[in-house]
Amino acid sequence: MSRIEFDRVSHDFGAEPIVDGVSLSLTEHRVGIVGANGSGKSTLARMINGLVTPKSGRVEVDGLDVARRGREVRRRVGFVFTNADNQIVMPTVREDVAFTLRRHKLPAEDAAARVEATLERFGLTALADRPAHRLSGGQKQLLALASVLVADPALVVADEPTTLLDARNARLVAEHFAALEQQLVVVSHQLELLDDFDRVIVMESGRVVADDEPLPALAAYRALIG
Ligand SMILES: Nc1ncnc2c1ncn2[C@@H]1O[C@H](COP(=O)(O)OP(=O)(O)OP(=O)(O)O)[C@@H](O)[C@H]1O
Repeated sequence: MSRIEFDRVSHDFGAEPIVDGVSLSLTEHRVGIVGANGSGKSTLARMINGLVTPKSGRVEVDGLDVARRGREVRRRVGFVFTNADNQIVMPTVREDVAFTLRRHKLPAEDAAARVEATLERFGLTALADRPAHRLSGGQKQLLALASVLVADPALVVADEPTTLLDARNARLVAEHFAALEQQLVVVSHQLELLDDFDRVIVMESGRVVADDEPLPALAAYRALIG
């Protein structure tokens, strides 16, 4: 497993603090982050791969300071966004999965084999030559996941990956998450997605207000939001 360290991390976008003195050491296989709208979850998640650099404190992934060694960190961290449209960059499904590997300097045959195996794993083989932007919402989210996982990142961070999906597709994506061997950090409002996680962090106004196994942490969150 990887190790994510937040050491007295704070951030704001000008006015009030959005992340306020957070220290966490995340080593569990699957970690969920919950909290009300605007509580700072996405900002915290985005710090793990340097999409947001904290104004103070330090974030490390496997001992690498994200602010200084962003490129190495981003090779280790796969980030899945809420809206797969923001992540799909190539015209077809196959090209989009292959695009992730462009900087990996793999022999062309190895890269192609990896792409095909990943398409197969996510049930996308039959759609490989289709225009990526015309897939259904669920298929797009699977493509986004495939395009991240083809590079075999050490850890995966996902920001509300099932929010835009119907129940069936959300379940399908959740099943793929459950099967991941990598460390996984998921921000979600869909609390049942986190039921069998190893640890759940509850955020409120930029602070960690509960940090426990899912049952007690989610109970604390439900009590918090009434
Ligand atoms: N780039 C930005 N510039 C200005 N303000 C921002 C930026 N990103 C986030 N914010 C603000 O920071 C606050 C926290 O946002 P964040 O997305 O981290 O919360 P969240 O807990 O993930 O919320 P949600 O559940 O609604 O996604 C919000 O008020 C948001 O408007």
